Amino acid sequence: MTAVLQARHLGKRYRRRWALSECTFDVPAGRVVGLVGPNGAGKTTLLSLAGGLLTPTAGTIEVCGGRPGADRAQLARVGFVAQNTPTYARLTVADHLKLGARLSPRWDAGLARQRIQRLGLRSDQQAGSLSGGQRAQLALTVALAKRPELLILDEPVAALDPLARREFLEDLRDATAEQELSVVHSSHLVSDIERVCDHLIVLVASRVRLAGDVRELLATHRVVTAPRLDPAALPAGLHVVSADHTDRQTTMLVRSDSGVDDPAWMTSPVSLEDLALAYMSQSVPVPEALR
Ligand SMILES: Nc1ncnc2c1ncn2[C@@H]1O[C@H](COP(=O)(O)OP(=O)(O)OP(=O)(O)O)[C@@H](O)[C@H]1O
Repeated sequence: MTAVLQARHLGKRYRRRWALSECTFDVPAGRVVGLVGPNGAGKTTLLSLAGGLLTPTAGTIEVCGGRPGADRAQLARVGFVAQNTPTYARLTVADHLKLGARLSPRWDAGLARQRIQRLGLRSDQQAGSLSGGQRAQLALTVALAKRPELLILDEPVAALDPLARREFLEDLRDATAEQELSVVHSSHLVSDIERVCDHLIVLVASRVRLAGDVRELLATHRVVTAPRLDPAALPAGLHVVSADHTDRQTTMLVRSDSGVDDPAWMTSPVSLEDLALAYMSQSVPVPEALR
């Protein structure tokens, strides 16, 4: 497996507070990765470290085999769109494309032009007079046309209307299928993640609580409904992610690599959204062996 992103004991401290701590994970190349977590979990910090905008306080991070932002070649491999989708207010749409072309060795002018036309943006319009969603689309177009190996997007769809959001996510999926592109994007909209992502990272309180291939995660988690039982009395190898009890019944999300086969239990698959939300709201950290 070639990793496009590799973090080892990665940490970032702002003054006395750790925004990110002991993060160790790999992101395989060619994936669309969804990064989810509650407000303040450390998503922007992690993406900024990957984009080379911040340097780690502890541990290491490698992107496309090198240190983020180390040199021009490394910068060319990564497209980054920050949370506030930065554009230059005085520059026109066409100026942004010209600037992208000058700064990016693999610039795809055809892709940029087509996308701008499809979005209905006027080339002579200044970015400062575009709507928030249009500015986001412009920033995304520049990042995609750069033809990076890794595209890092910090809440790229937050400013887009639902239709534009769906189209953008489809663009992302097509781009990863057509070119050797990996994407890491953060979002609060877990349903969007469900639509396009094949890899998930859940970040909670500055730590990675869950990371893995979506298909594998869905295969190893089940919703179990059983007569009321004590989660502590469960067979070894079953990890309870969340549990709800009524007087007579217990409903749990469990993780097991070897299946759940008690005949007294009813089991059903879990959606990615419910899985992510269960880990996000979990107060007890998951044992390291299961992450
Ligand atoms: N420049 C900074 N100086 C001090 N603390 C910071 C700074 N940037 C972030 N933090 C703190 O680090 C923690 C993680 O912030 P971060 O922006 O990475 O979270 P996030 O998961 O992206 O949140 P959100 O979903 O709200 O955008 C927060 O507690 C935040 O207050």
